[in-house]
Amino acid sequence: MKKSERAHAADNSGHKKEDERTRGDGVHESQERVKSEVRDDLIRNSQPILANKSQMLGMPQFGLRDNLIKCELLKNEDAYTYIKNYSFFLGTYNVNGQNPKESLSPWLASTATPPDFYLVGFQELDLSKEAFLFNDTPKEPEWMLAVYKGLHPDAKYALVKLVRLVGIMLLFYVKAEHAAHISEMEAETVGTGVMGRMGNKGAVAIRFQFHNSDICVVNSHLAAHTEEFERRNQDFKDICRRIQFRQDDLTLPPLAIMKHNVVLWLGDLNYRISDLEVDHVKDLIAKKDFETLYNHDQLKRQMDEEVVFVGFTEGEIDFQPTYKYDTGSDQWDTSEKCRVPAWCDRILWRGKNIKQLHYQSHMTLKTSDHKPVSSLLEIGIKVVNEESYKRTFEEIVRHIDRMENDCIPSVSLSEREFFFQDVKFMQHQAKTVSVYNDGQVPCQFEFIPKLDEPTYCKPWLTANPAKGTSVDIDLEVFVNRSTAPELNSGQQQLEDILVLHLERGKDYFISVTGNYLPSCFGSSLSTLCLLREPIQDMPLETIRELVRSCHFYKSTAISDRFTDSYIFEPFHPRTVKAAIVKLLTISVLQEELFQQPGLRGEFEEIRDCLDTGSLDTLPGSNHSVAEALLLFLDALPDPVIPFSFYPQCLDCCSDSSRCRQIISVLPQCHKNVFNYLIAFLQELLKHSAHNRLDVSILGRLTIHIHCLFLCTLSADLESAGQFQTQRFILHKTHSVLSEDEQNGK
Ligand SMILES: O=P(O)(O)O[C@@H]1[C@H](O)[C@H](O)[C@@H](OP(=O)(O)O)[C@H](OP(=O)(O)O)[C@H]1O
Repeated sequence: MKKSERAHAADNSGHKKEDERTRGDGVHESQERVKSEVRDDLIRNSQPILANKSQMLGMPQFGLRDNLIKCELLKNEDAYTYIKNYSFFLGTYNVNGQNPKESLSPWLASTATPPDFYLVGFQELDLSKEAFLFNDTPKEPEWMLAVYKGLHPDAKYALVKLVRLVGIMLLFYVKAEHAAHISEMEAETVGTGVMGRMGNKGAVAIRFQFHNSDICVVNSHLAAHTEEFERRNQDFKDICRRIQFRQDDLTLPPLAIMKHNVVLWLGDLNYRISDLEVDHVKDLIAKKDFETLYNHDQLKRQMDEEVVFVGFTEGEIDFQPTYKYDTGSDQWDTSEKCRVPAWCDRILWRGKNIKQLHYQSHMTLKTSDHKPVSSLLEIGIKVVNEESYKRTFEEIVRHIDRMENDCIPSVSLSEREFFFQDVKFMQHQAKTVSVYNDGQVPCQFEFIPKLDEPTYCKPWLTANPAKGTSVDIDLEVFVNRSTAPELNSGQQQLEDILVLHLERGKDYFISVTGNYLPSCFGSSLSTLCLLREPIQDMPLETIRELVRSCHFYKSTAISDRFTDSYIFEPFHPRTVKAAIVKLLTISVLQEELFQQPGLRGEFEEIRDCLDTGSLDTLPGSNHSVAEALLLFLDALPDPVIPFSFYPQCLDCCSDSSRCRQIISVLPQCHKNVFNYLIAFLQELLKHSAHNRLDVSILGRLTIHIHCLFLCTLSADLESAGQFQTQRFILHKTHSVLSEDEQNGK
């Protein structure tokens, strides 16, 4: 093809997948037979073993952890692979646009035993302008058939890949039994010819995985002419830079030639013999002084200068130059060009465990102005030992598990079980749980609610702080008016489990239990009125039974049968009723009663005294007893005037007769307690000269003791009701007082 024709040629040499050809149509019947042997299907259907690293890397379903496993597997490849030698026959032949005219067996079947692989490269397969313009040539199947026929007769081979760019073609055959271990087959082409892009020069390349080794094979035809050695160097670099194989996992970057374990490079590299006259060269050849000649070989010189094929090895050349002959003969070029003989056709390799068994030219072939060259390489391939692989895999998984576990926050707790002894009403008890970070990473903890529970602990318990990093946590138990009723009645026990949750870590369970000493505080009036002994002398089961019976009688409206009159009976000093009355034994002469706080310690003594019936008179100051009275009323589960009566009370607060009527229909024990309270308030007013209480102070006091009516009403009702409550109490107190006055008391 003339250079003028090429100038207008389309760029058919791009770096495109479409440029590859694996032909199977429009060929001679015999060629069809060859096609039937083409074993691409074997490759496509082959199921690479699990240890195949590329396959593993390519599997998109792998997550982060799996990627880590894959990386570790790659790093530890030596632990589960062994090296097994396979023979690779590499051939290169510039056929000068000729048709196959003779058997290729002298070249391809020149080994004593059949090689495992054939990688056969051609250059100048077709020099026609059609081939150049359209990248299409009838010579492709012809040469493919010639190759197929020329392969070693003692083995059956499968064609794995054919890739061609204009006249540069590479055929990859493999012994059929190895096909199943080939995967990740890719091919690329790159033109470096006219305008640095056209396919008259350039390279075709394939890559594949065989067992656990990845292999890249390049067939290149570099720039011609003696003086163009630097251009050839540049072609080499361009090929290395521009050939990029796509990976199955598209998230991975494309693979360059040099990224492979093994790189095999063959072709018409076109490096010439320089600085010697043609006759001198021929003379040296005649004397078989290849050593002298080789010192003038441009490729050797360029490689020595490390400007090209860095890291590659070429075996010793002990055959005469393969270029340039008169076609059909072994005569040196007798044309007017009279080219200086050169080792244009070369085979090099890069990688470990590679040994060259032969490197030779094949002079008997006379089709072209070049002689074909072959190299038989014994290449150590990494093959997986299934047992070792399994072991390595398991070790890696264990190691990663350990690493993951180390990253899981972890703490140790000073104790997991806490028992609070003899918890009493309004008595604070605390114990400390120390949380120590014994993990490898900082951690955050938080107590979290158990399933279907709104808060992380029962209302009588708090953990402080409930969140943090590393700390002593106070577990505090405190039973107040809202939690006492259910504990007194045995409906609830001091039993809870705290779930200490570590962010990104596990949960720790802390058991909190205790025994609660039942108290008058937080018990219902109806239950208290049935108790014949101090509450703490009663077995819990009996109290529970009494509560149940109270509920039952309440529901059947006959509770008064059981509570009626008890409160005013002469009390045995140890009864609970006595306890209630005791609360009303405050000295009415005490100044600022209800206006000064009591002492916490005295309250506890008063509480114990009431709950155990241990003393006839209450200990502590009047102020402490007054406060105990308020706390007692405040803790009643159902106020003295029960909730159910509340709407009527608010209605009738300005009508004294209706107020009296309501009081008359209260359950008997509530009525009695109410009357006791009112009598007590009257008593206080009678001694107002001493205690300085008057009706308005008592009215204000009712704000504090509005619990008589409203202790558990919602806030809005409370605010609306306070004023009414006050009026009701004042009214009632007044009315009782005025009655008393009328009665001359
Ligand atoms: O692939 P292309 O671009 O056609 O390159 C030609 C090819 O390399 C021929 O082998 C070469 O002939 P020789 O082997 O005789 O050197 C010719 O040189 P030429 O142009 O000097 O004939 C080159 O132009």
